[in-house]
Amino acid sequence: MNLPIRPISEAEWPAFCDVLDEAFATTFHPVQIDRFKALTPLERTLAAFDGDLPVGVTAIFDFDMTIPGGTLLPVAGVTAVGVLASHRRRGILNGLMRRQLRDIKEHGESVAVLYASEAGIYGRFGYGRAADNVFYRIPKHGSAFVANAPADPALRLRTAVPAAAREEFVQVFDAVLRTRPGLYTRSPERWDSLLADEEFDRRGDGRLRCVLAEDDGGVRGYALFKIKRGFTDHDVPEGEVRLIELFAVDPAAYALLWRSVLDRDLCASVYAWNRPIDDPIQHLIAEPRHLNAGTLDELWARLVDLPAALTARAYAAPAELVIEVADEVCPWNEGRWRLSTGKGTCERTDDAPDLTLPVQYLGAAYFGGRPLLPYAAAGLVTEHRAGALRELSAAMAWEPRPWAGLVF
Ligand SMILES: CC(=O)SCCNC(=O)CCNC(=O)[C@H](O)C(C)(C)COP(=O)(O)OP(=O)(O)OC[C@H]1O[C@@H](n2cnc3c(N)ncnc32)[C@H](O)[C@@H]1OP(=O)(O)O
Repeated sequence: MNLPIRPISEAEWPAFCDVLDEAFATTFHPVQIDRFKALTPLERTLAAFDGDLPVGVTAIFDFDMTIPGGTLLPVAGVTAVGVLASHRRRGILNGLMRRQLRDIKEHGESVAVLYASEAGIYGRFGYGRAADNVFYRIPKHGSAFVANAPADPALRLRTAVPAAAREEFVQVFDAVLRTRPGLYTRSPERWDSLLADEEFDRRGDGRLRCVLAEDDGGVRGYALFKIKRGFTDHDVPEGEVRLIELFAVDPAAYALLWRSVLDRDLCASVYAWNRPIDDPIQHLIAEPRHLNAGTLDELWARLVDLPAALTARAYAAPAELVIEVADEVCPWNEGRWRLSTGKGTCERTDDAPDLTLPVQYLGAAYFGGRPLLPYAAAGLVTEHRAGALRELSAAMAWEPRPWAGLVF
């Protein structure tokens, strides 16, 4: 791939979007394009040009993401990756990814993250599957809670127009932001995008709705959802609540909000498609088989500056070991690193390694949600000292499990 790669100019924005429109086989509404533009720093875009024409593109959103220990770390949110069908499988993605990772390093972020359209694409570029999500379809008839589910008589529900309740959403979200690795800061433009509710975007699910849980002291949680209306041939209601997000600052508010969406009149089920893997609802439903749960990969993570990333996070258990890292895409990460969680250091060393592994497994474990022993069982990690992988895996594990919660 010998095509030049550079950030796009303002004038090239429409052509940049045309590549995405074509690559994702979608038809963007002009309003969606404007919303996306408001989120995208042009100087952090990249395009590969065939003559004057962008044929492969990508961009970065800047945000801070919670890492184990509750620190907010600046990360590069990689997005909008697309290559024209006419130019596919000629190495354009490869060129874009390598250039982008060098740019991220220069920009000073130690970690890059993304949501993948297909799970097979990004491992080769050093991204590891860092978080999984759960999806449920919970029938109302199977949604009874366990007898000891929390309840607080001081709580009440309030229906509101989402746009009018925005400040309350922000208040709740900011209160939970640092409690789970993977959650990331939301700019006003990202809230605009989440709360956008244009007719063309509804896909038969009706308008955006919300319910808030509050007491005399203020808001304690919210659920954002749509409702797909429906009736059987015999006029039995079978509408479905499509849960977009639900956050609460305490368990009683969380339980009440779930009850509110599960008990919705004229609805027979709740479909929730992006929930954390350790979502507490799994323990509130008395018959958990009725969750009809499935899992998918969620966040992918890549260590761009390995020592900076590994010293930024907290660890759940002590680890003192030499990790030999293979990283052909970011060669500055290659070699042996002595990680000392006790001293809070990660330094280059010539000492004999305890482990040898590819960088993507460190990315997978970085947010605390990926045990490392299965990689050894799969023959993908080499342990030179017995017990070293268990030591690293225990140190990197974290609860609650990571989840970014909002596709970017
Ligand atoms: C974060 C995001 O935005 S995710 C969105 C990703 N974009 C899409 O899914 C849109 C549709 N797809 C596309 O635009 C393109 O097919 C892309 C971007 C996925 C790939 O672009 P290409 O320029 O064809 O990839 P390129 O030729 O550089 O391939 C690099 C490597 O990735 C592999 N690869 C490419 N696409 C895929 C895929 N979909 N699944 C698995 N492997 C893939 C290639 O085989 C090649 O492997 P190799 O290095 O072992 O030979």
